[in-house]
Amino acid sequence: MGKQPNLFAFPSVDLLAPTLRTYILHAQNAGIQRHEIFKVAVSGGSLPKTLAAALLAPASGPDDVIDFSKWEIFFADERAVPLTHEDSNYALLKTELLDKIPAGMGTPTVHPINAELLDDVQELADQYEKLLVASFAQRDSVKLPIFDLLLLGCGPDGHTCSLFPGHPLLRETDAWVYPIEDSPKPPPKRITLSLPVVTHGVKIAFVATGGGKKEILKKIFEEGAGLPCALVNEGAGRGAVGLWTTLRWRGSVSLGKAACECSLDSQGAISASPRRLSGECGEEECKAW
Ligand SMILES: O=C(O)[C@H](O)[C@@H](O)[C@H](O)[C@H](O)COP(=O)(O)O
Repeated sequence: MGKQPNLFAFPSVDLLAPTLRTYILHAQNAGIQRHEIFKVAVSGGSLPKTLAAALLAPASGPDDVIDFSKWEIFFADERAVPLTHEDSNYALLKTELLDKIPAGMGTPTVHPINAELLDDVQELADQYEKLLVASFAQRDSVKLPIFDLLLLGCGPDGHTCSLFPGHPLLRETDAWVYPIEDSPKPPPKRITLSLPVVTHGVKIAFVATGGGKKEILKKIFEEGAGLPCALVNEGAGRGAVGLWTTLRWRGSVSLGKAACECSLDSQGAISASPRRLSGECGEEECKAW
């Protein structure tokens, strides 16, 4: 069984967005304090839309400032398609978030793949690694890049980035970025951060939306089962893994017998480790999750 992440579960993306924003804001401020920049890696899937809901909301006060001018955005994984292609994670992020950033919030530095190298995914991965080296220092002096935050999705099979269950890439540790040509999720050709890079982040968060994720999340955090998301959770050396989900954890007693340690905010959203949602506190909302 893996380490238990901090779980933040909400009935909807609208209710999830404000606390995800607060989490990202803390990571942003810590990054800026550390090195005057915020280095973040993002995945594709449903994440960009959820990020937009979290980040584009009006600031609630002077301390709630998302300063995109300090953001350096990398892709945790990317599909080997043109940057305008409907399968491109860059295109998705651009449409959902980047194009909607108001002028007053600053302009992030974004690092898409080199779309001239789509025919050679090894070269595509190597070039993306070089880009990381240029940003995170020379390869010789840094064993692994340290992202301030990795914002990851969680696939219905337990994959994350383009690291798929049972795939040999999960055992690769030499490079920072790998090509994959047989992704079970289309399109087949992609590049992905390696598992050691992902687990080396200062903060790592899975953002999993939709009721369809319930069974796989239980498997990831109850059994581990060598699933990529579980390997990230187990290997995360620096910071706790956060898990944002829109699941209702009905019947969640099966997640653990520990005394309930949930905390409910004013909107009825639950914060806890999954194993601590036992309902033993007697709170109706907790029992219902
Ligand atoms: O390019 C990709 O395919 C994504 O980076 C992938 O790893 C995604 O994050 C998960 O499949 C979850 O996707 P959903 O959020 O859409 O379920």
